Amino acid sequence: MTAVPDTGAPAGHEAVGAELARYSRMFYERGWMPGTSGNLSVRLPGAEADTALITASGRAKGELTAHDMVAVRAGSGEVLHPGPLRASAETSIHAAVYRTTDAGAVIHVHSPYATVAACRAGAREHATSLELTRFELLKGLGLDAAERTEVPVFPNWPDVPRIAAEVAGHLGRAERCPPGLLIADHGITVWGSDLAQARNRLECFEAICQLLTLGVD
Ligand SMILES: CSCCC(=O)C(=O)COP(=O)(O)O
Ligand SMILES: [Zn+2]
Repeated sequence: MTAVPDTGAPAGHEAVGAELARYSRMFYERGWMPGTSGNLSVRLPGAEADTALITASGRAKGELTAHDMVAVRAGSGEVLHPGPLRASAETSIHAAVYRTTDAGAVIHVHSPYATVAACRAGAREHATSLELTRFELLKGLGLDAAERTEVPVFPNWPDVPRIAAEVAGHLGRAERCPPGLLIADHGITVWGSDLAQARNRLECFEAICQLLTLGVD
């Protein structure tokens, strides 16, 4: 795989990078990725599925282009073509999800209602969870509406790899996980087979968190 000069993105995958930039702009316009917040990644198709493209760190997320992406090893987050762009500071969390699930895409945003839920969950020192049941919207997460599920909430450790290790430990142990997690006082991370499924699931999580914020439980 050849890297495009001056970026860490592999040549031939501008379309994948452009798709990431399009999603990033969409979430920015919704107010779910204000400023430079949030990060997105997707596995490359076919034989290159061990590689993921992830948004570069610290960039205005409403203004990304196809060239603001960094190629990393999906399961470890190792940068494949070191260059001027830094991979997202939260790459290790994406890698933890890729390592322990069948995700093809991971989305992390600071959407308002999920962030309220993440702030209220009180996971300052220890992981906790947000119990969900009854909502029809659970079907949008691939769960039964009658099912009881627990969305894990992890402390927002300043050392991001520590968050990633806790995420990997949890997802590796848990039997039937919802496709998302909260980070206390921070935001939400959701995954799916591709960006479209991850976005649909994120919209359902956000709508559920809105109901909870409005006092429905
Ligand atoms: C300005 S938000 C602080 C960092 C963060 O939480 C985030 O989602 C963006 O980090 P990145 O390194 O991916 O730009
Ligand atoms: Zn964040």
